[in-house]
Amino acid sequence: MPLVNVIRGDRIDAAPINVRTPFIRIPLWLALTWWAVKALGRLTVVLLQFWYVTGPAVFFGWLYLRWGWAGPAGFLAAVGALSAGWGFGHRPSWLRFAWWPALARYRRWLYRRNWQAAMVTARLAVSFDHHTVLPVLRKVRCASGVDVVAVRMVTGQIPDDFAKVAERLAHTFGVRQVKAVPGPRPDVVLLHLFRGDPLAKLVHPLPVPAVPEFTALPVGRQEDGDGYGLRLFGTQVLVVGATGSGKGSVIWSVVRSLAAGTTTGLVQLWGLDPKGGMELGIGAPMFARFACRDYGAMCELIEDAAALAKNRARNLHGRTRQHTPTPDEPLIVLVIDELANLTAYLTDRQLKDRIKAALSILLSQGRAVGVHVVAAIQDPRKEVLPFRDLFPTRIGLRLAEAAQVDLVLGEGMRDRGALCDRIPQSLPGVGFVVIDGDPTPMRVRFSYLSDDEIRELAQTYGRLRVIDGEVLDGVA
Ligand SMILES: Nc1ncnc2c1ncn2[C@@H]1O[C@H](COP(=O)(O)OP(=O)(O)OP(=O)(O)O)[C@@H](O)[C@H]1O
Repeated sequence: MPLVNVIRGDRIDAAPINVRTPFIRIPLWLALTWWAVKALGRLTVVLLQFWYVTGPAVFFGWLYLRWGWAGPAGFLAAVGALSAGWGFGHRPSWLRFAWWPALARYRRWLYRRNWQAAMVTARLAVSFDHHTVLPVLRKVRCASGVDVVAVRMVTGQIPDDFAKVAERLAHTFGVRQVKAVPGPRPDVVLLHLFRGDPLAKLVHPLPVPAVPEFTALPVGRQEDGDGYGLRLFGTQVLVVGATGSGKGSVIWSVVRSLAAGTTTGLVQLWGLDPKGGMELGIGAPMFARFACRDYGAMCELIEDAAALAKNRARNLHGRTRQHTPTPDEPLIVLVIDELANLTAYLTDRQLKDRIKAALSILLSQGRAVGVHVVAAIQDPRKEVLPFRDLFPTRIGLRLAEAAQVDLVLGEGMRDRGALCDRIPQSLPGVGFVVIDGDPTPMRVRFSYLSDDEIRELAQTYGRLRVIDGEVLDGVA
């Protein structure tokens, strides 16, 4: 017998009351019945869960048993005819309630098939506690040319993680482009998968609004096929693009959308075209003030606008935070075709410094008091873009290099989908609009005005008064 016993584990002390659990003998028929009921219950749950398969299967089975093959075939023919009638009769409601939901269900199934592989290869699958955790594919919504996939992110992920691998996802799912946008809840990201390209076709000049809507000027079409409204109130607009990228079309789309306002006196356009009038020259009568050759006149024009902005700011101080345009105090829009000519390439140092000083005042103080700038620039290098941060709205058209995109539009914008360097030469006028505070760039095609259309616009709405400092009285 050992001297000392060593036993590991907790000691269970004797309880004051001891209960012996009763032993029930179940007959075999009862056990079998119980298993059968359980199996039936599970089957019912599965049948209900996959109702979209079982429901039609039962229905078609019943039709077949009742009428033979004529039953299901007749039913399908009737549904087809009804759907075609509905589609031709009222297309919007047919698309909304029949076609898009049916397509969304099919696409969801399609995406689910590749989902795991897509998430793992894009490194969006997370390893945690010896498990692989995938983002969850929630809903799919279809619209013209785009599928919007709602994805519940894994804890710790952010929409930018998806934005960074957007290109990879686009190849995996076989779509043109993927854009990741924060969803309605913090844990949801919306992946926009673009299939067709509604911007492939030229956008013709849009109707001129009788009263300009300064918060949404109709200037082109956006990537989902809807019209795009550019906000001018409270902002300054910078357009950057390589030569031939369509900067002119942005400028003329904006001018056209404001044209009726110039006639009623609600808007005054001031034009600066340092390239000698090459771009703005044909529509010069649209501008209340216009300068294209004399740099001194251009400087004066900018200084006048800056002085006006300062004046208005002083008068409006304490009264309102946003100026409302009236014929007495119209909205002034300075349209500058090649900003770098004034801020970087000008050899007269004194003039350049004056222009830079006035521009800084104008850009920082003008937007709240109705003095706006729409400036185009071709060279996106930092040294010619000292004012970038003073433009809350930036439009990037085709650019030569990927590195230029963030330089022009802001940090991280290329990852978020602003692929300006991928815009083909065959798509002039296509660009990405970025607005300060909005993390998602919007792909837009601006309307194109031919020279004749610009001339016609100028003839209809033009009111030129001052050109290069010289006062020309009367209507053009
Ligand atoms: N929105 C548009 N839609 C279709 N084609 C366009 C559009 N904008 C421009 N184009 C075509 O591209 C050509 C070049 O456009 P535009 O002169 O406006 O470019 P840009 O960027 O101003 O070039 P540059 O810096 O050389 O003046 C135009 O002649 C026209 O044929």
